[in-house]
Amino acid sequence: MRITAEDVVWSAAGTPVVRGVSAEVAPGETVGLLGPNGSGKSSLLRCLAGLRAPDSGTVRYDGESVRGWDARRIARRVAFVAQEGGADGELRVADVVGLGRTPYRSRWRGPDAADRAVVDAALDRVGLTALAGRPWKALSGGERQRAHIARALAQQPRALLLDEPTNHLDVRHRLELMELLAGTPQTVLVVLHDLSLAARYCDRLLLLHRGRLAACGPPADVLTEEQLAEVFEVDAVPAPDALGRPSVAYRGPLRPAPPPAGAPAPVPVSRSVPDEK
Ligand SMILES: Nc1ncnc2c1ncn2[C@@H]1O[C@H](COP(=O)(O)OP(=O)(O)OP(=O)(O)O)[C@@H](O)[C@H]1O
Repeated sequence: MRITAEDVVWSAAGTPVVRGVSAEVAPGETVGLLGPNGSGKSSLLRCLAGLRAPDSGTVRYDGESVRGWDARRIARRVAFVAQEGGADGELRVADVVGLGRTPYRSRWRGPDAADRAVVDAALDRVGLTALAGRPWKALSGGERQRAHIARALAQQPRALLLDEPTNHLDVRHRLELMELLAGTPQTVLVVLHDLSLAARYCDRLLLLHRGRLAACGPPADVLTEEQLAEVFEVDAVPAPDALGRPSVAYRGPLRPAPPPAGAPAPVPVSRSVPDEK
């Protein structure tokens, strides 16, 4: 499914957060959504997932505006995985994953054999089959994360939108998830903070800076030394890793430029002598 943002604007409490973003994710593409903390990634992702109505601009699925669509219609197209998804502590893992079938069920019908088969397949894809009967509250953070991804897969969407899905995962599960996302036929838009992971697994990257699209394109075109300095404020270079795969090497955070010679000395932040009362 093709997801299109046309000049999307979204504000929180009167402050613009997403400032006129136009971008497209093509059917089957795996696209990384990058940017520093607070740059508007989650807010844009929620607009694209139909969870927030933009103040202005249009979100389209396969060319059709989603404005006014109900949750069920959207959930048959798009599955959203939040940064910290919750669930009722009394549920079992398979029940949480089974919530992904909700858009296909009437209110009066429980899960049938076909639903259970989809849930089993989703649990298998994230390696959680052995934990299917375990209480939700007994899971570790990484296991919950994988269960939420299984819930999204059980939704059988045409597109997966994921907000930092790797943040609780150990190295192996992180790599497994990225392979799953890169290999799935569905359209994927995924927020990532690990630039090397994004460079390696994503077809294209969208780079947000202060709510605007600073760059978009193949990883090598987006993760340039200049963009890394300008947007992320780091001294870094795109450099293949030891196995020759795309990666980013960091020298460190960028330091503010030293004041020119003759400039007044900076005011000290702390005082050694307490203020007189
Ligand atoms: N509902 C809200 N009310 C007030 N401010 C909000 C709201 N949602 C987002 N913001 C603000 O908008 C800015 C962008 O937030 P957003 O969560 O979209 O950023 P992000 O790029 O996903 O950040 P991070 O990498 O830290 O998760 C932040 O300054 C945030 O505090």
